[in-house]
Amino acid sequence: MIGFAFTIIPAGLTMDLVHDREIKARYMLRLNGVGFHIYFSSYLIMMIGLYMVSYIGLLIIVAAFGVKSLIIPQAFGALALLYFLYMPAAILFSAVMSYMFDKSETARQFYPNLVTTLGFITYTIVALVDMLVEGSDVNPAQILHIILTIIFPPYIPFGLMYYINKVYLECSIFNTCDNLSASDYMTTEIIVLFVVTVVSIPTWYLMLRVADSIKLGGSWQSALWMKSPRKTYNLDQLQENGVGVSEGEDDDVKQERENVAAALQDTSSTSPVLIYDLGKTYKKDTGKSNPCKRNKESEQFCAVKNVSFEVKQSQVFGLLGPNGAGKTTTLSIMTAEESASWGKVQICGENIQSSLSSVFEVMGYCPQHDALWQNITVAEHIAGYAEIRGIRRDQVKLLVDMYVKGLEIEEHKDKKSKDCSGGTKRKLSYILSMLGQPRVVLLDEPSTGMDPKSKRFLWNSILSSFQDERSAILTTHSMEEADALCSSIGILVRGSMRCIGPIQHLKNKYGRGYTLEVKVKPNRAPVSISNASSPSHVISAEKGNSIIKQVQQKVIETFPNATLDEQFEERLIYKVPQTDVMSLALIFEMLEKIKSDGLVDEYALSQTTLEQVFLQFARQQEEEDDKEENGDIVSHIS
Ligand SMILES: Nc1ncnc2c1ncn2[C@@H]1O[C@H](COP(=O)(O)OP(=O)(O)OP(=O)(O)O)[C@@H](O)[C@H]1O
Repeated sequence: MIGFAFTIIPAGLTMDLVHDREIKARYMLRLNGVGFHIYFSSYLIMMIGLYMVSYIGLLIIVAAFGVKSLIIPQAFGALALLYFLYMPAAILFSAVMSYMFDKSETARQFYPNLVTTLGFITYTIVALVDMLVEGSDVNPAQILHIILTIIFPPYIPFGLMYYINKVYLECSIFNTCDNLSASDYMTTEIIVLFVVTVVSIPTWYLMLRVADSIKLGGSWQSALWMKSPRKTYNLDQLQENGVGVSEGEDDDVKQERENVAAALQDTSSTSPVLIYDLGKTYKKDTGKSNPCKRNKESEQFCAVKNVSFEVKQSQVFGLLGPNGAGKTTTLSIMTAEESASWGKVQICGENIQSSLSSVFEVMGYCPQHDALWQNITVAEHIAGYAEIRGIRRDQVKLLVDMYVKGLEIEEHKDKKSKDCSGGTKRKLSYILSMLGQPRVVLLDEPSTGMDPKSKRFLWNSILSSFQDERSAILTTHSMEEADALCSSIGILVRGSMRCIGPIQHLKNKYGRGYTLEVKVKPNRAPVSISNASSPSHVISAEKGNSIIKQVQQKVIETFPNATLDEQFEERLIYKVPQTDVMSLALIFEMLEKIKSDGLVDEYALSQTTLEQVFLQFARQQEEEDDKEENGDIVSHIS
């Protein structure tokens, strides 16, 4: 029972750690400045507190129930001391084991049972082997005991119980001693337990550093303070390797890459964000191959390919694209949640690969999925993160009030996050990303699930927040939102940047200029049933046709390259290229003229919307996906 109790307590830690990673709170905390040591030492303190309560309780039970083999002072002392030393080793071991799980539910179901069962089974095996093969020269139970003590700490509480009892039993049953002294307990097995437990504390600590570093996109070398073999992302090397050159690439995308390369070389550049030829490959789940150009040997799927862009000061840059285009992956690389397969990310002059903590100091992140703790209230979340961000305590309350008022969530302030609506949670995630006024904020679909009024509040907040030297990258599926907030956008399709630039430039370039819709004046004489085929009706229809022809004539004279996109009865819809629209004043003059001449009833001239531009690129992704499914292409980029 005692062995079980001491094995199961640290197992609880595993679930909390897995949960933090599952809801991405671990990444959010790291981004807000909570490093490895602060994060794990706070857990360690909490767990030691819990462990101490159980530890003292169990020692009291052992003493109170007078378990003979354990209340001998030397045995009790050994038990108390070893279980005390075992505490940090067990907690660190559980923390390392937490990296075996991605889902807290799976960890909850399996880990405590697994660890206690294995602890008990290994103890039983050691005891059986010890009893059955006693007397031989080589003691296999002892070897097994040493191995298990080293590699499997949950065995330690069971192992100690067994060997303390063994000393007692040998003494009392076989009368090998009169009075048990401390030296009787100095058996090889018990000494091994003490030595290994002490040595395993730094060992499991290092293992935890390694596991954590690998999970967070780092290397095991950097966790052990060694020089990381991580690619240096030397710009010249990247260019020599032909990175960035894609056939049929858009001119603006090419130009942007060159601009970024120049800005990276320029030490006086003030660009808050420079992304150069970023690439990310994942192992492909399906049997089909989609080999990435840079990784020919393995079957890899390119989630982000050679993406380059620059975000300037006081700019909100829209990173758009259909589902699965690679937007979140790009942001995850910027927050070091994922490691880049190649490329370079520079935030406020700092390279993300080498100066992570400096980058995090200037960055805020509103992730796509709210990284919130279920049982913590809205106000507590804001206050907690504000303090982590180093905001003075006396200002925290003011800040909480300011934000909850500004985003109209005052009545939800004291609600636990699990009781909040999706929109309120998004607002809270947005608030957390803005705390401490970071210079670069990544907003991954911040308005998802918000009602139109809340959206406007959020938009106003975003617009007013990024007018100074601060900048943001926004991903959204709402073109209305992108149009309202972004000064410049880039559209990703299947991981590649397909177009980039100011919104108006893209509308002009990819949109078909303007859409002209005219409703020709109906010119039919009222027709009665009896004279439906009379000459007057024919004349009227001919007259109507001639009016349409006149209107068409006028339109073509004004817009020589316009194309009739649709005609329904008297309604004509033209696509007018940008080049034909030299002066809006002249166009409206012409349209007013044909209206006053009685040729048209009404007209509308509208610009191509961002949505229309986006849909063109979204269609590209659909077509390429279809082609890939049919096996026509194996990679969308040559
Ligand atoms: N950890 C991963 N392992 C394997 N593939 C992944 C992983 N993360 C993302 N992907 C794949 O990479 C591609 C890009 O995903 P990503 O989430 O970046 O797209 P997105 O543009 O953000 O999409 P959405 O608009 O739906 O959020 C997708 O095909 C996705 O399935």
